[in-house]
Amino acid sequence: MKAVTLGPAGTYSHRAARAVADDVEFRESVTAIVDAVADGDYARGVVPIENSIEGSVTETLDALSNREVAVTQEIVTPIRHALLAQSGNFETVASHSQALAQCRSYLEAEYPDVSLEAVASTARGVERARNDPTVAGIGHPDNAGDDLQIIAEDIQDRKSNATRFFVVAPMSERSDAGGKSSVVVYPNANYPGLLLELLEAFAERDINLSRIESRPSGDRLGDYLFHLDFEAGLYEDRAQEALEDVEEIARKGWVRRLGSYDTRHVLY
Ligand SMILES: O=C(O)C(=O)Cc1ccccc1
Repeated sequence: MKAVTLGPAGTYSHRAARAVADDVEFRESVTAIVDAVADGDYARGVVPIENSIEGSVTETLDALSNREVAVTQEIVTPIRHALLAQSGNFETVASHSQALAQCRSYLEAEYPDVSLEAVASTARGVERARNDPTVAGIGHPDNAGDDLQIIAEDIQDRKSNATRFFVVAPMSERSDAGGKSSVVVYPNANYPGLLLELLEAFAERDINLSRIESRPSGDRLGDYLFHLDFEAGLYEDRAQEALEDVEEIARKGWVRRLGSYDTRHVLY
């Protein structure tokens, strides 16, 4: 099976993607990955959705509400960052914005004078370090190869650092089977208690919500859509009933069922 994920080779997304496909190709943004799967160019895409330190990857949330794709699996993996450079003498640290944020306190304490450079991925930052002696990258230590030194390991601000990835597929692959489900709701309405009603649809049926995120609709200030993850499969009566209520609440807007899926833990 052919999968597409964030490149170049060596990203954390690549490590997660190897768990679902033998043949992995790359794009330089989450939006481009979701577009490639929605357009039918790949059977699977692997995108980061949230991190235990930094929270949601908003580009992923927005791509999932803008294009029609199914979520067929979630992958949870620990993230342990290393600082990689040609020598200890560098002026710039280049990495993915999430990695820079996950190591913010470490960088401020140890390298208060370096400048930070956000690039498309951790592997792109490591490549910058490989080509420029004044640049260090933050990424998985396996990226060091023969030409870079591992200056420091485990530099994330909390020892426990995990990222959750979604495996996305063309809409025809959407499944109702799985222990968790994700939906995006655009109520296109705004009145006191709207969100409470949405939450009650799940609470009344004893369905545990595992995440709720609001994102601006982009149409006008104060207008939101909601990303909901819950611990039930769409095949279950209680989930179908909850979503019927949600669809009624969002009758002026829309509800997108991304699908049901199970969790896979990938260690490396
Ligand atoms: O840039 C990468 O390696 C990615 O896959 C995105 C990312 C960045 C930081 C933590 C987890 C995933």
